[in-house]
Amino acid sequence: MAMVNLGFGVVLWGRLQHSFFSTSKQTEQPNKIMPRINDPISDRISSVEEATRNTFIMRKWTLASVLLLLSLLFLFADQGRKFQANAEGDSDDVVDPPKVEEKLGAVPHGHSTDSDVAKREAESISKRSLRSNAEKFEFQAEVSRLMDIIINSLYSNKDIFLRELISNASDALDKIRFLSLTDKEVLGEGDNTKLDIQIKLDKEKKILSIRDRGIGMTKEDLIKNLGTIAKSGTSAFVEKMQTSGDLNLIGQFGVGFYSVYLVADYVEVISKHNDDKQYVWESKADGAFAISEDTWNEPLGRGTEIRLHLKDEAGEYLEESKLKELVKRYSEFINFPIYIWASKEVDVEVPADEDDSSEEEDSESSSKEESEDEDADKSDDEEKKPKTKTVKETTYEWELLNDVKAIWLRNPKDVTDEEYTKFYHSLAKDFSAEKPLAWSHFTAEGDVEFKAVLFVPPKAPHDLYEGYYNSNKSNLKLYVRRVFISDEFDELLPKYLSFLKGLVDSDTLPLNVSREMLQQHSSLKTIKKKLIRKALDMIRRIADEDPDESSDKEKKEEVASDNDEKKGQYTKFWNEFGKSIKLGIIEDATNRNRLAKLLRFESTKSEGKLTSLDQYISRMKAGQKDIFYITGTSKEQLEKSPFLERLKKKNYEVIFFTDPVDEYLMQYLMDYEDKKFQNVSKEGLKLGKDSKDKELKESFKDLTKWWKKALSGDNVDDVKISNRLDNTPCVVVTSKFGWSANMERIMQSQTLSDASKQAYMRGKRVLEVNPRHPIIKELRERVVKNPEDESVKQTAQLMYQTALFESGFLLNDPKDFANRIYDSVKSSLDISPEATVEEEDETEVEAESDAKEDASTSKPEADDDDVKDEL
Ligand SMILES: Nc1ncnc2c1ncn2[C@@H]1O[C@H](COP(=O)(O)OP(=O)(O)OP(=O)(O)O)[C@@H](O)[C@H]1O
Repeated sequence: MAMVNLGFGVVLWGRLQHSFFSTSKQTEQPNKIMPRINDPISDRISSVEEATRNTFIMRKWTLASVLLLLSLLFLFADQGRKFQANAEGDSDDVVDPPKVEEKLGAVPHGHSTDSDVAKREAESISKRSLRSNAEKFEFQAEVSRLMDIIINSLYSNKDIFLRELISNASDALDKIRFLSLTDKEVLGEGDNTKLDIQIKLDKEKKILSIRDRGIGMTKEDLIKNLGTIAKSGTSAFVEKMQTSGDLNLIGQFGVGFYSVYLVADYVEVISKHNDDKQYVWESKADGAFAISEDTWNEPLGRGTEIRLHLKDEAGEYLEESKLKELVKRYSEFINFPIYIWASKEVDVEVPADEDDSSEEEDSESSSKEESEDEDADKSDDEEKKPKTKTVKETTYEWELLNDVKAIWLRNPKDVTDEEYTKFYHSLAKDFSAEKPLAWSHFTAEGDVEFKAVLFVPPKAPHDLYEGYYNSNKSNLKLYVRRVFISDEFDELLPKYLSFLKGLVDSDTLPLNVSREMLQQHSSLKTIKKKLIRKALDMIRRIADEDPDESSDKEKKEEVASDNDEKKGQYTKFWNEFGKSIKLGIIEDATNRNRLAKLLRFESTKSEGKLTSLDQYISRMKAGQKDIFYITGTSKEQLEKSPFLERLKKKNYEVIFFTDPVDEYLMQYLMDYEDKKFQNVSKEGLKLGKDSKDKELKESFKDLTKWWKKALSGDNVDDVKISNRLDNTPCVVVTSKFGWSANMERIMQSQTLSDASKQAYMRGKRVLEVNPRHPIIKELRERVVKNPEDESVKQTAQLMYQTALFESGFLLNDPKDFANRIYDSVKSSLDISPEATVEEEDETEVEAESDAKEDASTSKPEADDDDVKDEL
């Protein structure tokens, strides 16, 4: 009977016990239950329901108290009764496992009573609306849209919510640990100093909770962080969802928290920050959230507890095994201990009831009969012992799920590729199926000691170049002696390498100084220098190991056979991050040559593939001094450019630069391996000496001089004989240090470009004529015959404008150009230049419109007749 009472008391106690993460002792519990009755959740029910429920709770409370008292008396009397608890005392060690709670919070199935069921139903009804006395807020519109998408999502991998919550908890723990470096007080004392993450589930109420003792959130933080301030990633993610529907990337957009609505339809965030009281944020993802001061839950001390009221179809997240598997899969590299409140079957010695004792006695007596020689003293002793029996009992204890040994402290030889890949996924919050393109794990020794792991991600983030020059984006995490300091330290890597992910852990940097002081530390320069070198080596290695990159065919096949998965990796890298390498060439003079080696482009000889400067040099013609390139909007357009005519004919290779950044790039990249770069649309192109050059120049002198004069109003600096043309009569080239035609176009298309600067930077224009072209030859004849011939002047002007157009310039006066073309068409059709456009006959037009009006006014009458007829 005593056992029945104990069981029932414990069951009721468990039902009423509300606080989820209590680590306090059992004797403190009753005080914490009273506020539960005043829980504002009860405000949500109608008054009739409320009255019924309160009476019911009070009755149950009284009954429970009586039973509990009986149970406790029994417990105290039973010295042999043990809980499967971690009996260790409080310790300041932050990685101590949390103390084991008694099994009160978890009630085994099968113990429910009708009244319990009724209570749960009341609670589940009440949770359908937010606390009525709470302050209500509307989500920012984009956040609301995002939540809408998530809660209605059919996305099958709902598991992701757990890793997002654990990652947030870990971030919050990192923040408090960082603050504690300069102010120990912030950690508080006792359990508050334990920096860990705890997962707990309540099968009955279908609640899954994740608690951390991190920095917590003030009321203002809750309002801002969880709803009212949309981050730049919010709309980007909403957009992405509409096209791809892949929720897996949510963490990369900085909106991971909202993934809770994949599995829950109601969520409470209970949070306590050192600077504020404890608050509860709650929302059903229906456009609004509520915040109230928390006077009913157990005080958290510090940190955040997220309670997910799971949707009916998300029952699998109430299985310990599922949660353990998820933590292992996604959160293996979290640097704080993650515990789960795990159940365990244990054998417990309990007092045997009367029936059991008599059974025992019977068996004892029979055994006595069987062995008559037994020692009489011994049997006397046994009879004095209290009668007990062994039963199976479910107990609960905190089970550690992860190994917190940092991967970067291990010897690289002992870390597998799979472990690096998993580490990258967790570090970069990139849980796509793709592997990082490369990684580098190294230790730097000497004056400045540090360990680092760098990764090249498989894909560029959506906002890689957004606010490139204004924002401080660094994707490296800085640790000092294993303590996370910051991931916003842009002093660690230059901007152009901000696409790399990874971390640096330094033993040389001081721990207990402010972030600002750390930013000034002289060691940072050395760290940065070494990181850049290692990063560039790592990128070069992607190319070295890629069989597609090798120009040596035999070697290509040899490398390909044992390195199949590296094939095409550098092209992949280039397509994702090529622009960053170009920005590096612009920004980093020290490493310009190293970066230039990583440059890839297409050329007249690359056959649709990417090629490098080294490969270009290996193909240079004997006697070729310069590296030729051309800039424009597309390869297809450039391939037809008149500037390439003779170069192609003479078998010179020309690089195509089609990215707007290339124009800037080539202002900084002047030479490579002692070879100068030559833009083939600019002055100064040398293709070896032609013995006829001088002769030609002389014989066209009359034409070039005359033409220069005729174009004096058009900003043309000179008219020269061209060495780059084959089929085209003339082109317009620019001076060496001015903008190319392509650059002029880029600058004109920029909204905020300065017109006066444009005029200043515009390159001087030179008209180059093809002395072998029949039009040019004919023009020369005509000019020599009559330099004042108006039609020759008109033709020369039209030729110049056409050359401008073909050379890639935007025409200042397109109407003038069009008129000249029409004049030329007239002449080719033998139409008199004086022929004018026929005048329109005004009276005819007027008469026609009058007739139309009459028709429209007379129509309704006809309609009327129709209607009448129908009637
Ligand atoms: N457990 C927590 N403790 C303290 N603050 C938190 C916690 N969880 C969330 N937050 C706050 O809410 C914000 C929003 O979280 P959310 O997960 O949506 O984005 P994030 O953490 O910034 O980015 P990510 O999704 O990449 O983790 C966080 O930036 C943080 O300020």
